[in-house]
Amino acid sequence: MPVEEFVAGWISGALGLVLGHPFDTVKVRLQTQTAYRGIVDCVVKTYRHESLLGFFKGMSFPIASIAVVNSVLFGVYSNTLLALTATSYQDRRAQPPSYTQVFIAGCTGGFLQACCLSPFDLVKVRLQNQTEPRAQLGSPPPRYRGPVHCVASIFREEGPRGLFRGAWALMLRDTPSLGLYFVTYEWLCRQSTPDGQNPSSATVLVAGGFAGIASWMIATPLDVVKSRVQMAGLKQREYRGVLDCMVSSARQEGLGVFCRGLTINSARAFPVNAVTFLTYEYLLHSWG
Ligand SMILES: C[N+](C)(C)CCCC[C@H](N)C(=O)O
Repeated sequence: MPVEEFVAGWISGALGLVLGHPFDTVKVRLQTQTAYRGIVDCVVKTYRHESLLGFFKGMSFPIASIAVVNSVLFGVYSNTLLALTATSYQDRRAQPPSYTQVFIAGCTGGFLQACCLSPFDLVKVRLQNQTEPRAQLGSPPPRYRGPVHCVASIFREEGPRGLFRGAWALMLRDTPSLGLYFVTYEWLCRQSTPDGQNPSSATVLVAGGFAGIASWMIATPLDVVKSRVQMAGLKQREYRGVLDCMVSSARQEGLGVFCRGLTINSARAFPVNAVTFLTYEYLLHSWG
């Protein structure tokens, strides 16, 4: 099994992640809290109360976990294509796989990455939602002191299964949307590249960026549900499951609730995924 794809997936994911984390914090807050009027209001308030550091809350775990998560996504994607088409990364431009094969490989990668991502994502969301400024004398300490303390507290208060809260919603969010992610990327690359040739860097950047946007567009409704189910263990509000969360969110706040975070997700998705794909292609090309 070729391992380069796993390593390239890790490095490219880490670069994309740091770039996108501030957008991600604003998104999570907009989706789960009612204190903000919109993106600008959330950015201003976060900056005023918590300084620039506020935007980077909850980043250490994703950085550590991206090694697993993005390498599983890209590694499984590429190895599934290898199993389906018997072509390795190097021959794929000459003998391109069909879009159905790309979709199946993307869904497989998406499903397995969601399994790995779930507990890390939960900790990220819980930490991002702590709006207290950095520890100050006299102010009450935040509930979680850091990622490790957060894991230990969830384990103690909500049991080992508590660490997988939101896992179903995450799998539903990521399986089809990552299938679409790779199909969009491949389609855009093929549109602007002569047959059999490698796409230019500019093409990879644009195709990667739009693949990210397309995939986040269809993922956002389930992203809202996922974030809410993940926060539910903390708040009084307990949902019976994914469907219950969908129905009660829609009843209370209208269907518009499923679009929360759409603008910011798309704004974040372009640079993050442009950089991810460019780094991935570049690394594999130079090792090839
Ligand atoms: C499937 N879903 C849309 C959730 C993510 C797709 C893109 C993955 C990328 N690491 C990113 O964070 O943008």
